[in-house]
Amino acid sequence: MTSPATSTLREGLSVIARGIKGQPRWFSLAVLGSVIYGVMTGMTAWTIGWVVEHEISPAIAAGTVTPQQLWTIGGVMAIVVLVTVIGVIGRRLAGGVAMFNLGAMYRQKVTRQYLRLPLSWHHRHPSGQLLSNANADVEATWNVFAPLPMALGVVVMLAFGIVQMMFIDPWLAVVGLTVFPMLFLANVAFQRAMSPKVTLAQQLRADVSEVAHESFEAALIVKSLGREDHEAERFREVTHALRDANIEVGRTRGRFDPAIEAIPTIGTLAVLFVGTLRVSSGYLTAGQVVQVAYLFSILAFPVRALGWVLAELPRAVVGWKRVSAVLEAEGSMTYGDRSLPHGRSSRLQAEQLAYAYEIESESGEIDHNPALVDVTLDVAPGATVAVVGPTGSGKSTLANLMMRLVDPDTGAVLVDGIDLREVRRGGVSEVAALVAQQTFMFDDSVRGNVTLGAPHDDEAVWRALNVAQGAGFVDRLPEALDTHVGERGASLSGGQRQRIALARAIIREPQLLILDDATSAVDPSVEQAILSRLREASSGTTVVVVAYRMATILLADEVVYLEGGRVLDHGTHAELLERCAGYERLVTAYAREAAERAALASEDDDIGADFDDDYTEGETRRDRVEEVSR
Ligand SMILES: Nc1ncnc2c1ncn2[C@@H]1O[C@H](COP(=O)(O)OP(=O)(O)OP(=O)(O)O)[C@@H](O)[C@H]1O
Repeated sequence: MTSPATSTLREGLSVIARGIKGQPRWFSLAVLGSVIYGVMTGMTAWTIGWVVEHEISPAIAAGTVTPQQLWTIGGVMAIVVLVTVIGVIGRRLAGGVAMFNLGAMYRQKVTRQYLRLPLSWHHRHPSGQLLSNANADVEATWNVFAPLPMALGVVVMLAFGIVQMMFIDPWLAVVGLTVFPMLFLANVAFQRAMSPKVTLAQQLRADVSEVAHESFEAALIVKSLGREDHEAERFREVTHALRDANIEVGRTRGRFDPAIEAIPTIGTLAVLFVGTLRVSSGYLTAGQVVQVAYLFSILAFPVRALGWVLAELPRAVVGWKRVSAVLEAEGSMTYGDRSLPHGRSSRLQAEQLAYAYEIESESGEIDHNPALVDVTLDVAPGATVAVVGPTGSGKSTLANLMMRLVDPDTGAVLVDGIDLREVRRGGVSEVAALVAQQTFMFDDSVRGNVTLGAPHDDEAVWRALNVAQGAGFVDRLPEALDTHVGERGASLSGGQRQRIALARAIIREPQLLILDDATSAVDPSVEQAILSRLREASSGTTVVVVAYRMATILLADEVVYLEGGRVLDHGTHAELLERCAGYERLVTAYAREAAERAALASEDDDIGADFDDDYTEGETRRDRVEEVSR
């Protein structure tokens, strides 16, 4: 059985090997610099011994020093120092580049993988943890590359030093061969003691990031519900736990540091003791003893680099485990090589779909929450279908399945007869677009938010905004299309954001457009205008709209009524109203809400034109319907 420390060492070495493979050139340069430094450190000791022996001692004996002696001493020492400096600069520069390149490379790999992984994987991983994986964990993994070149140089330095000692005197070499292994063992003990403490601190660092992220995300709720103290307390608890863990790491370091620092000094004393005896018995000269004593004193500091590497290893291993968990996550998405037909209306079919969300309990057990059961539907090319159902009935889940953001547990989604799982990567989003319930705005201009970097000209952007009923308000923005919308579109109202998100989908001219409550924050009349313009502008587009308003439902050719994840009925609005009690109850509530809004609007005519078509932030139509139906 291998002990945890041994396996940390083994795993740490494999992390190092991976890093070297990732940055072979810079790493080799850094090691070369370090070897130069190591050799030169030994050379410095040898040179000092040589200078004492051949220049200083004769000068002392003669009682005078010649200019030539001074030039020799100065020149030799200058060359040694210069080459050492070149070694140090090479090691630090190349080592730093290797470390930062690895950080950048793996941050990119992790974030690319986030984009690749299916939504079902994201459902199970909090965003704070993802931030920590891409940031702190990547950093923790590659930090070991800071002391690593130096440590490798130290190995050369030690070998060089021991060989020098052997040439000078076997007894002094014995001192070296006792002291340096002792130093190494002390470092191993240090690493063993540090490993669990560093692991805990790294985990807590991720926890702090998770709690902080959640608190910032929920800032509006926290403030509006007066939960600042509670949130501050939650944050205080994790930060204090991290502080305690870091103090413990420091304490352990503090306990080992004096011992590790003292060992070479004790070595120097031993050299002086043994050396003096050897000089007095005539086996050694004073210069040789000075050379070995100096060797010990200059090795004392760099030898610590071995300890730094060993101390960083547990952190690197923990960081790498967390990073590789992301990189190796498979998710359930596999892709085929088929393309969906272009240039015509798409037919959309769902065949006996079932989907259950996986919920991970605190204890790590996976539970299943069925969201869709045996859902079958067929949307004719160019048709508009409204999906209607109470809260939690599975409408958004169905929308996600139609875009292949998740795969069904059983059954299939087909576009033009092709199972979406057989379509190549990126093939679905070439013909289909989803406008989701929650709109996301990039911290970019309106234009950038509509085109998302695709090469559309301004005319196309305005056309799309026009259909989405957003051209008017964008035109009134200070810099129109060039106006920056701020982080997450903070400078826009909820309805304005939704219209930009709609334009974003429309500009791509999708053959299949899925609107998941995409107009919840705009006024019903604006919503109606959007949907009618959409039908005019893209008559060939097949539209699936998750609908909450009578007016929207009436625009659809067919209605699918979902309840408890099942299709309870489908047909025209009139047919469903006639025969489906649940549907009738729901749409009556919608109608009542619409009437109430109309009454409110007529009472309150003087609300500014720019704002009268939007609900307030955080309030959606559904909140109101729920209130009405209660
Ligand atoms: N990420 C998730 N993890 C676990 N369960 C989920 C998740 N998202 C949704 N669910 C569950 O799946 C079911 C269907 O949710 P879904 O969001 O599809 O319903 P919906 O009809 O769109 O609801 P709403 O009208 O409120 O948006 C609900 O019971 C919900 O609790």
